[in-house]
Formats: sequence, C-alpha cells, structure tokens
Amino acid sequence: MTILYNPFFLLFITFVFLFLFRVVLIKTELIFTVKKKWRLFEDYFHVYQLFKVPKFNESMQRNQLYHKVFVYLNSLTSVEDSDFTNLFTGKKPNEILLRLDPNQIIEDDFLGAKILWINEDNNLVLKIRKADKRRVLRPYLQHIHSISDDLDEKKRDLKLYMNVVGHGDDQKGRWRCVPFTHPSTFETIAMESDLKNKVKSDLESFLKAKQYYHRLGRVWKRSYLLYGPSGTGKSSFIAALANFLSYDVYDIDLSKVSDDSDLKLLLLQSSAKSVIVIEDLDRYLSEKSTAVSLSGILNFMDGMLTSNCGEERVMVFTMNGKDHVDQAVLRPGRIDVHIHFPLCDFTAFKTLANSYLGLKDHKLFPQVEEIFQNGSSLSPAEIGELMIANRNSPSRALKSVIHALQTDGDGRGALNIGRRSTENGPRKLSGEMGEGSGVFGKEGANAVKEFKKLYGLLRVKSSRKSQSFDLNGDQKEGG
Ligand SMILES: Nc1ncnc2c1ncn2[C@@H]1O[C@H](COP(=O)(O)OP(=O)(O)OP(=O)(O)O)[C@@H](O)[C@H]1O
Ligand SMILES: [Mg+2]
Repeated sequence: MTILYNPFFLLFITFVFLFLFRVVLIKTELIFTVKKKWRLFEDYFHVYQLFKVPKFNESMQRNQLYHKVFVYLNSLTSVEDSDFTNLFTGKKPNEILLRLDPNQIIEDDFLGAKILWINEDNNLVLKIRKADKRRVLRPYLQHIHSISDDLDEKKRDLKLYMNVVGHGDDQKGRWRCVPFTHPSTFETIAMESDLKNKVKSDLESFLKAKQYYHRLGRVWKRSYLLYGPSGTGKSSFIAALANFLSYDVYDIDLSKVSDDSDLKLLLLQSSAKSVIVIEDLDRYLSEKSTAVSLSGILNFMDGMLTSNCGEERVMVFTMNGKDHVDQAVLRPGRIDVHIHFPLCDFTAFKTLANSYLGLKDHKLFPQVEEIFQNGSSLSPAEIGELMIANRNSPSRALKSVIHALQTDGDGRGALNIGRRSTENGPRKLSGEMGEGSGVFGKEGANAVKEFKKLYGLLRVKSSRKSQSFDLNGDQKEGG
C-alpha cells in the first residue's frame, strides 16, 4: 500500500489521467465545447459594438457594401469550419459552393482582433470589441473591399486581346479582343510536378504580395521566360497561367508593331490584371522581322519595372532556345523567372498517357521507359497527337508512340512534315531551333546529331532539374 503514497507513482498517475482526459476531449470533440464555453466566458468581460450592413438602402436600392461583405464572408475558411452552412452547386462541373445561412455566425481575425459577423435577414451585422474598433475597423473594411473586388474579378469571363496593324497615327497600338476560352490548366500540362508546384506557389505569392506592394507604393509585376523546343507546352502554359490568375491575355504580334513608341503604347493601352505575351521573341530578334529595335524591347521589358502601367501584370516571353539571344535580354533581373520546357521524358509521357488515354499503367510502359532511357525523345505535342489519333485503342496508341520513338529523328520528320510545315513553318528559321528544324524536316543524320547534341539525353535528364526554374534575388523578394 505504501506505493500509493510514493510521489513518483502519484505523478505518474496524474500524467496518465491528464493524457486520457486529453484523448477523451479530442476523440469526443468535447474540446470544441470547452473552447466555445471559454469564449463565451471571455466575451462576458468585453464591451462590443455592433455595425449593421443592410442589404438595401432607404430608397430600396442594393447596398454595394452588403454585396462586398457577403462575397468576402463566403470566401472565408471559417465558413467551412462553422457548425453549419449551406452547400450549392456552382457554374463549373463538380463545383460546390459554401453559402452563409441566415442567423449563421462567422468569426474572422484581422490585425490580431477578433471580429464576428451575424447573418440576419437582409442585414449583415459586424460585432467588434470596442477596444479594437478604432485601430481595426477602417483598415478591415478596406481589406473587405479589395478582397471582394479580387473575387468578383476572378468570376468574370476572360478576354484575349491581339494587336492589329494601325492606320495613321491615331490608330497606333490598337487591340482587338475575343473571349478567351482556352481550357488549359496546370493540371493538364505534363511538367515535372516539383516545377509545377514551384510555379504555382510563385504565382500564389504574387497574388498575395500584391497588397503588400500596394501598401509600399511599389509596382507589382512578374515576368517569365519560357524556352524550349516546339510543341513542349509553352503556349499551353501561358493559357494555364491566365486561367490560374483569371487574367486577360494580351498577345503582342511584333510584326504588327510599327516602332518602339507603338510598342510602348500597346502596353499603356492594356489593362491591369493581365498577362502580356510576346511569343517567339528569339525569332523576331534574329530575323529582325519587326520594326521594333532591341532597345525598344528591353525598354518594354523594363517598362514593367518603372512605369505605373506595370502594376498587376504578368509578362511572358517564349523562345525556342536561349543560346542565340542577346545577353542583354537574359541578364539577371530583367526577366524574373526562366522556365525550361524540355522534350517529353518518361514521367511526362505517363502524365500524357493518363490524361489522353486514361492509362495509369500498361504492360508496354517498361518498353517505353527503356526507349526514353536510351535517349529517344519526342515533344509532348507529338506524343499527344499519336495518342489522340489512337485514343480508342490504348495498346495501338502505345505501339505507335514506341514506333515513333524508335525511328526517332527521321521517323519524327516523316510523322510531322505536314503539321510542322504548315503550323510551325516560319517559327523554325531562327537560332537554336533552326538546327533542330532540319531534323523535323528532312535534313538527315547530321541534323539529327546536331539536334541530339542540343536537346538530347544529357539535357533532358540532367539539366532540366537545375535550369528549369531560375530564381533570382528579385523574385525571392517578390515572393
Ligand atoms: N507539356 C505538355 N503537356 C500537355 N500537353 C502538351 C504539352 N506540350 C504540348 N502539349 C500539347 O501539344 C500541343 C501544342 O503545344 P503548345 O502549343 O503549347 O507548344 P509550344 O511549346 O507553344 O510550341 P511552339 O514553340 O511551336 O509554339 C497542345 O495542344 C498541347 O495540348
Ligand atoms: Mg507556342
């Protein structure tokens, strides 16, 4: 019996009891009840002030603030965590929306202050501690304004703007627009998942840090260089990026720009929250097929950094290769993020097989993998095309991919002559891909070797990891 009086034994028993109590609290969710009661107890010692946001004004017109607060509250994660809420289907397939229920109470935190919202009939009531009101209320309402504006912006339909040739001075830099409906998303793009996540989190921090930069009075911008062979997903990536950000796309055709000032004007005439795109920049620079000078282009890139119109914009440039491009374009700090788009490897192939053929695995996969290990490579576009053409028979699709991979350069030439010469013909005249284009055409073994030297196994395997996402100081600061 003396053991019962042993202090170590008592301590042990106490620990066991506390542990079990904690387990019971968590398992039975009693913890939530305890927290709730504690909050009520705490509230008892505070004085609250209430602010009502009515749905309609005195003349029965809609109160815009009510709409903004409603949009804002429905986006809060606390809606998801509250005791009950309404679920509705959204516009997109499989989309489920959470919507406040009448009499639901939502909790929010802002600058360390706790704020409650009560959804009454036709009124939203804000409950805030008197002690916090002076410090928090005004910035909190501004915060609601800007968040709901962003959310409204996200819901609207996107547009694709293209520049047309101007006639006379007053027609300079005119944009024509069509609805932007490209279905590409980051999920549909075959890309190293690590890299994809890095890009997504980079964009997410871009969106978040916007508020921060606004407060500092700094221009908030992001620029990307996408480089890699034809058909590797650069244009699809731009569409995915625009869909991800819900930004309009301004696609600049440099051959239709009359001079440097016209290019500047185009930027000035674009709206905020947009992606400005110049595709095949290397081709324009090497062919000199634009009236815009190199310094005009550099100023255009830097214009994003220094002028007001750089706000809330993303700029994207694409190239087939960086090797023959003037170093001034590539110098650190000019374009924030460089992303390499390599030819298809086995991992990308598996992503394509999954999305195009619904195949997670197949008995022919080991054979495909072996061929990829030997250095054969096609672009994702080429593999995708073979899969689409044979989508009713996965085995036939895989066999045709294997055949194309085995025949490699020459085979690919045969496979793509028609498509490449029509769809991508003029793109292949420049620098790096100029040599590659020989392979895609009919230039034979030397060109194949040259092509492999440029884009072969070594590059695909080892350099894509290290080069594909070059973060520089500026970018990290932004993120
Ligand atoms: N990485 C990829 N993942 C999924 N699909 C891809 C990928 N790359 C290419 N494709 C498919 O191939 C087609 C052509 O791709 P895209 O136009 O994006 O290539 P690109 O790199 O822009 O080529 P180019 O340099 O010739 O403009 C698209 O229909 C796209 O769906
Ligand atoms: Mg493209």
